[in-house]
Amino acid sequence: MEILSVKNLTKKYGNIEVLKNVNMHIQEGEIYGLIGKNGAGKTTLIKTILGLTEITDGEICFWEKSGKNNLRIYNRIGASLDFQGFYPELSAYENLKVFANIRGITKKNAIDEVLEKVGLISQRDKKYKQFSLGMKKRLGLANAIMHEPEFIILDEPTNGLDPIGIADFRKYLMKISKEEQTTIMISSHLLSEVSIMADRIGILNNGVLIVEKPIEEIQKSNRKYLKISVTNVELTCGVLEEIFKVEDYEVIDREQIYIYELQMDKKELSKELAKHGVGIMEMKIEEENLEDYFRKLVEN
Ligand SMILES: Nc1ncnc2c1ncn2[C@@H]1O[C@H](COP(=O)(O)OP(=O)(O)OP(=O)(O)O)[C@@H](O)[C@H]1O
Repeated sequence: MEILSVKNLTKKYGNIEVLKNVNMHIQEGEIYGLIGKNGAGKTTLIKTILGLTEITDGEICFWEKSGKNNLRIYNRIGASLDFQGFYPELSAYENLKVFANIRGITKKNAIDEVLEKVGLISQRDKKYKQFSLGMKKRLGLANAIMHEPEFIILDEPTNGLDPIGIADFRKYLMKISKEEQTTIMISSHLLSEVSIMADRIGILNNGVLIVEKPIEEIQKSNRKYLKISVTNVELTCGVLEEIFKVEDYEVIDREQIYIYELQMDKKELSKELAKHGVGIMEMKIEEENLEDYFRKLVEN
């Protein structure tokens, strides 16, 4: 079943179109990674999905029904955004209690259980204003999952977490996705983070969803290449084209070149570059990853 369908969604702030005709589909039980550079529109898309900002045009459906005037669906969804609305003077426990009351959560120990799950039980009575960024993120996650929602939406959830926190968090999300069939949408600019977890990804660029694909499909299309880091990129390009007749290569930055024609003799290339006074810092075969895929898409 399709848990979320975003249809021809457009969002304008004033005259500026921040989301342009977005069509997005999330299936039950999957982890969907929404990736995009800063300012691509990820937070705005999440806010429109959650009804926190009005849409200019289009439609949003949950569980194959229009989300409009359907307030009941919000109890089936949990979300964590940067702005959480927590009270600075209240403790972690007291803040969650406020939201538990709003949601009508009656389960005994629900708050302590969720604080335990996100690793905050030892900070239970600390005031929110004394929390670090990572602790605030964990509390946001706790608030998103406390009522055991079927669909969780997380905006940049690992921003501010330390590496162990990120790993724990990922493990937890993968666990609930597998064991409880919870559907998860996670936005990030950390592609490596998303590629480990997500079943499918959507790439948002300048307000346009330019790709929506299963992660395997993207991984399958990844090519191998010879990565070289050199002291002079211009001279290296000349050597590649004129001596080795290489056409399929890419200059990545002032030092790195990716060569996709792998039949080339590496020893000969090293010799030729040395002859031209070009130093080689690195030369190795690599495989494209999600970063490369993303870079190519958004740079074109
Ligand atoms: N309330 C607002 N009024 C006007 N413009 C806004 C508003 N909120 C966001 N924008 C603009 O919309 C665009 C998309 O912003 P958004 O925060 O959705 O991007 P993002 O992909 O989440 O970025 P980041 O990764 O930096 O959080 C940006 O150009 C931003 O300046």
